[in-house]
Amino acid sequence: MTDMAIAVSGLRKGFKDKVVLDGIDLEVPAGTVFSLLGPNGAGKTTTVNVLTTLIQADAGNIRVAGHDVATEAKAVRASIGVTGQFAAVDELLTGQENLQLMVDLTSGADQRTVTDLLERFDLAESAHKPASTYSGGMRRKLDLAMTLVGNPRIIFLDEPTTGLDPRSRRTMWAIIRDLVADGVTVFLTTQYLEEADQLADRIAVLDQGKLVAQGTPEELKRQLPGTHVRLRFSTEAELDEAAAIFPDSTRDDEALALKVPSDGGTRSLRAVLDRLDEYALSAEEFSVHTPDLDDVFLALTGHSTEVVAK
Ligand SMILES: Nc1ncnc2c1ncn2[C@@H]1O[C@H](COP(=O)(O)OP(=O)(O)OP(=O)(O)O)[C@@H](O)[C@H]1O
Repeated sequence: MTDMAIAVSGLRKGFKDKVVLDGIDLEVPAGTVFSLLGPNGAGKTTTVNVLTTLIQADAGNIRVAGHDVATEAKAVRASIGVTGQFAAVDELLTGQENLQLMVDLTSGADQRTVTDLLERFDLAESAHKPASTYSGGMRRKLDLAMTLVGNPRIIFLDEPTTGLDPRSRRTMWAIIRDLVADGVTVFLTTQYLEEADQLADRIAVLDQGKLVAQGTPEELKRQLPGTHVRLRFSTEAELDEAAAIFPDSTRDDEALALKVPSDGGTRSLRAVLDRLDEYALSAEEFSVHTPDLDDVFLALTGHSTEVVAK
């Protein structure tokens, strides 16, 4: 068998009478990225908190880095790094001071780590400014840099890019890919299908305390409706005509809309527009739709993410 960095079976956790995790089983091979995908309130943070020994499970066999989280919490903590949604960064300290503090608190961490990490995360220029002046993206980077001080082999990233702009999100993805190239195991929670798709070797979808699907991004996406163009018309007659010229399309009579399968590229978009022109049809609205978390939920559970959210 492959070396498992994380192995969980029968994990249960509730708060008072509310069941949050209702029997979770998962395995993460060392050196891979595992993504737990779910909407707000699905139980992602609770899972991370159990795996990182911050809270105790009610039941289950949970091993991280080969150690039992219930009986060997100290050994687990020594092998992991955790970056939470609420960054551990001290706003009053500079980036350099935050990292220095982490080095001082971590046995075996050497002094060079601070400069190395500041450079690696492109924070050297702002190293002497207080963290309160950092952008959201810089703060997340500093938080992740602090996590790496002890050189952990397993890293938990709880929604590392929530609230970041697309550019900072991409920078974060590049950093995560570098970590994986170094052989680090990453357990990542996210609300973004695209993020899980970009980074993960395996994805598990969490819905109402249970994992409703697990697989590679390709396996999951195969179960989803694909990318399509949505055309909305102003009359039913136009919708009828359009439906006739796009035989693969599906129609939504109530919205007077038509979904035409497409890869979303410029060439196929132009082909759709040309075809409309050819028949002297014009759409009131034209939008490209790529599958997102809501589509995953609808396809896998028959309900949207709203039902899960608090
Ligand atoms: N300490 C607690 N006491 C009571 N209920 C809690 C506690 N921690 C979490 N919960 C509840 O457990 C559920 C799952 O919360 P959790 O934070 O794990 O979800 P999440 O998937 O991480 O969502 P988010 O994306 O909002 O962080 C929520 O309904 C939350 O209210």
